[in-house]
Amino acid sequence: MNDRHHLVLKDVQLALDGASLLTLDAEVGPGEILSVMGPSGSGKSTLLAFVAGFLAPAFDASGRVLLNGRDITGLPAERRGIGLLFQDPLLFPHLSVAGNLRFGLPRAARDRAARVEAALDAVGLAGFGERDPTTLSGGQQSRVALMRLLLSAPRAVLLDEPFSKLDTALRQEMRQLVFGRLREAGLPSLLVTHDHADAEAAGGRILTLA
Ligand SMILES: Nc1ncnc2c1ncn2[C@@H]1O[C@H](COP(=O)(O)OP(=O)(O)OP(=O)(O)O)[C@@H](O)[C@H]1O
Repeated sequence: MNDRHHLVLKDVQLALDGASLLTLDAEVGPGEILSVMGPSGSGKSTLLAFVAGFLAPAFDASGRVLLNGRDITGLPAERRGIGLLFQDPLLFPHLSVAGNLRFGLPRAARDRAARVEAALDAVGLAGFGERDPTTLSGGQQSRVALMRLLLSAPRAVLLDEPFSKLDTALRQEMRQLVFGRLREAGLPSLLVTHDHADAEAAGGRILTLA
């Protein structure tokens, strides 16, 4: 998991009903987390949707998304190699915890069972594999969502208010865990947040949308 990935947003312009929403250029290096901040409606989630490849048709977009030098702007979302982490862990309720983690793993991956076990162990959830995810606490579900994301071996990660549903103590803990893992995996990440403490823990580089 020590690849070094690099995300570039070049001349990105997003508009809605003929009115410009945002214009930006950005570079995010391996293991770097760029916080995206700005008032409600400034386009933070829209920017993530553009980068991920699921921008709503109401928007006009121009500009390029380059991942490791490759222009992925025209690719469908599932072929971009971009992982997502949202406020809600979005675990599949019809799959076990282990089933959710297996879903992250590429089909051709070797040692699937061992990797799922190791992922559970890495976040203090050894023995939880057969549990129904809806019986886990919010923090435990967030950990499973993080490991599912990492097992899918993304080349970049987008986070949209990933900690906003957690209480203060857990938030602190999840920040350390999530940011630590993203850095360790060398993943460039965009973090949408309203919380300056998130941005600070993420390394302090902030892109402010007006
Ligand atoms: N699917 C859509 N169709 C049309 N307009 C949309 C759509 N999604 C968002 N918008 C509009 O685009 C603008 C930017 O919305 P966006 O959700 O990106 O803002 P945000 O900065 O993420 O806000 P918040 O902090 O409240 O989540 C807003 O004016 C919003 O109403």
